[in-house]
Amino acid sequence: MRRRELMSPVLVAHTSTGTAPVEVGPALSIFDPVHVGIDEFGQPKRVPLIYRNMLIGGEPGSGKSGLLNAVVAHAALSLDCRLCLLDGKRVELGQWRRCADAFVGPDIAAALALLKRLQMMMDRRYDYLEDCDRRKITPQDVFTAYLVAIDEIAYFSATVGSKQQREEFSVLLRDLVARGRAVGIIVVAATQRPSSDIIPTSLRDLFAWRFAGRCTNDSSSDIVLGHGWANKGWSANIVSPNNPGAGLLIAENGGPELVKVAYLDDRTCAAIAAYAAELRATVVAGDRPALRSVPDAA
Ligand SMILES: Nc1ncnc2c1ncn2[C@@H]1O[C@H](COP(=O)(O)OP(=O)(O)OP(=O)(O)O)[C@@H](O)[C@H]1O
Repeated sequence: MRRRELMSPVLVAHTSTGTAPVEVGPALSIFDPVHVGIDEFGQPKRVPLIYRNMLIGGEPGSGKSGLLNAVVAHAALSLDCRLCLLDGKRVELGQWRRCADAFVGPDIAAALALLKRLQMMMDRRYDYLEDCDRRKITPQDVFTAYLVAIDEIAYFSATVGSKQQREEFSVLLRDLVARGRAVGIIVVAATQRPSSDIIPTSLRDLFAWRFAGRCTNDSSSDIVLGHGWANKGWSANIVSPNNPGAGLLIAENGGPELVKVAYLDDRTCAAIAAYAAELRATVVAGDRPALRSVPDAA
């Protein structure tokens, strides 16, 4: 498959089976910045997610799943990205199931098995990069990126299973967040309150990009955005409870910005997911034989 030029209208797939190129329709790339919404001046807000991880926090109903769905929609339409989705509630990310390589519901054993496989793949990718004297994957690589999207980390890290399983989940996730970026593994995870009893601070502090939807107080906002922002006047407590999807985003400029997340309602998500699944069936399936020659595709 030839990778799409940014904003090119039609993706032309050259499958590795040697068949004629197929026109499959517009698509995106995970190397494109992801449209997350608008800033306070009404300008589009796009953030690069490749080589990054994002933590999404905020009180119940603040719009965390809305942002997660916007990110997953971009990744689903990016044929250079595969999806691994973990959703204890099953319905927040469930619409993307047909586009995903793996979908884990309320099952900690399945979540651990998936994270272990991703960890193994990450290690093999590093072996490969080391052999090639390179430090990270590029758009031209045979590797596809992976988006690991988790709706409510707390479900796996603090609620279900045994203490040992919950700790193992946090340890595996921390390793993916710490080492996965250079080999194209992007973790985007949502939780209502990422305090230390929910996820270890050593894991929380590794997320560079942060979004805080409305928080009940300054200290909750600081827990999501990082200590000290509320004292500098940046608290997601100022967001109105009647304004879901609004919140403070820390991305490439290093400081918080007020944004309103682009909301995809259920019908829109379903339509995008159906289109993305069709694109993937046409192109990704055709490309799979080529992927077997790279070290992680076993
Ligand atoms: N960006 C947005 N623009 C407009 N409305 C939104 C937006 N995001 C969310 N909403 C509205 O708020 C509701 C709750 O949003 P969402 O489910 O994303 O919250 P949440 O923070 O994930 O909640 P929970 O913690 O309970 O899962 C949605 O059903 C929708 O009606």
